[in-house]
Amino acid sequence: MEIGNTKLTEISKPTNSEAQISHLALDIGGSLIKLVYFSTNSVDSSSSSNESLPASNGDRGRHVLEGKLHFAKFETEKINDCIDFIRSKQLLHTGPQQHGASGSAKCIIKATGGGAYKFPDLFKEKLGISLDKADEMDCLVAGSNFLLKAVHPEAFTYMDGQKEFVKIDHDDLYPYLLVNIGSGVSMIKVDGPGKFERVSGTNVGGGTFWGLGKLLTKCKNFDELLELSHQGNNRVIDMLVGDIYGGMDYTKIGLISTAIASSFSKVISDDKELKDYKSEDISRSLLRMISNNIGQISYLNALRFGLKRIIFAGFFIRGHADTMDTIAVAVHFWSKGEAKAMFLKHEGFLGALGSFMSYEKHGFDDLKVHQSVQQSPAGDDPPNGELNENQSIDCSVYLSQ
Ligand SMILES: Nc1ncnc2c1ncn2[C@@H]1O[C@H](COP(=O)(O)OP(=O)(O)OP(=O)(O)O)[C@@H](O)[C@H]1O
Ligand SMILES: CC(C)(CO)[C@@H](O)C(=O)NCCC(=O)O
Repeated sequence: MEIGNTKLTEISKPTNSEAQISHLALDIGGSLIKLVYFSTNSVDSSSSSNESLPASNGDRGRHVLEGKLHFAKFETEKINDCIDFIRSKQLLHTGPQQHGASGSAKCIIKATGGGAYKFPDLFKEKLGISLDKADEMDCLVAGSNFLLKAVHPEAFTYMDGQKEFVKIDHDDLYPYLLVNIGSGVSMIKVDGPGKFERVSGTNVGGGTFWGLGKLLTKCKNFDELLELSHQGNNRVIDMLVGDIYGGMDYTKIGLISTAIASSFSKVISDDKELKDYKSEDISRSLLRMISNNIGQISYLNALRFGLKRIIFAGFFIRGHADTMDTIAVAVHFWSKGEAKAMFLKHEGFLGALGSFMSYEKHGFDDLKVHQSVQQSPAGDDPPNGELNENQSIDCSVYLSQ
């Protein structure tokens, strides 16, 4: 299936059996830098010589590259690690170059996110590359549409600890609400390929969870904070409906006794200091507060536009059970089961994928990407049951002659 048209210059043929790496694209966010790049082992002169590819009529006579899309991420504050990675992987050696120019031509890399505006000089100075800016919202939507249409298994629902992959009917994809939870949160109504509107957002997002968590606990990194929340008990910190109603439900307005009436409010009446609270409990309360709030605002925006499907993405989620559960429950509760929360395996790479696909608009030769994609290895999750968002994607890139 053809998802996007990408224009890049042709890639030089591999001189040995090593994977050729090319087509690097970046998403430089407020918290994390995301990279997507393509690697291939084989460069054929035409699709007719590559029997493993679907030979539709339109594909005849085109160069075909079979390979993988790879994913990597770095903390934005450690941008030099990212630069070293690009250098060490030689990600620029076979990258796109200016049309018609020689090998010494300017190297241009597609980049989205605020860092494409903030760091162009650093990339120029350290790697000699120019960043070609792609709009962040365009990229998020392109990446989301690509994943939803071309990759399976990718989208899933999460309820009562159960993950259920969903195969999306291409004719029934739009409209949907895309909620990207990065440092901040963007809510985008998607009506079709390239047809969308950013309808809302909130500054209470993933950066808020990590920022407050860092202040209130001794955690040194995000994953540690997230992991701690697993072992925590939010009832120590949060005021529940039952705390207010003497252990009873408030049935008339649909609130059970264990529902959170007010996040963090129990600490007001406790005669305790911060050091007396366990980091685990603080982390759990914080995670639930942020996730619940985002779930609720998302539902309200879905309601505004009559959208039944809400896709949650961004690296705040991290395939984390409590996060997904809280968001899914919030959407289910507020919509009375009418709206559905869905999550994505490659949740944090939408912008970078969109950036990768945006080469078509500013490219040179007519290179088309046919993302006839499977997971690698074939759809299996890692044995520990964790979702591996870094999993590479097999795909085929077609270059017009
Ligand atoms: N290793 C990590 N370090 C820091 N934050 C992390 C890490 N892993 C996950 N996160 C979470 O992911 C969030 C960033 O997500 P994402 O990369 O999607 O957004 P971003 O592009 O950096 O932000 P924005 O789009 O707002 O500029 C962080 O705010 C934090 O909640
Ligand atoms: C500013 C961006 C778009 C940068 O990615 C993101 O952090 C965001 O959507 N923040 C929320 C801003 C708001 O709508 O209040």
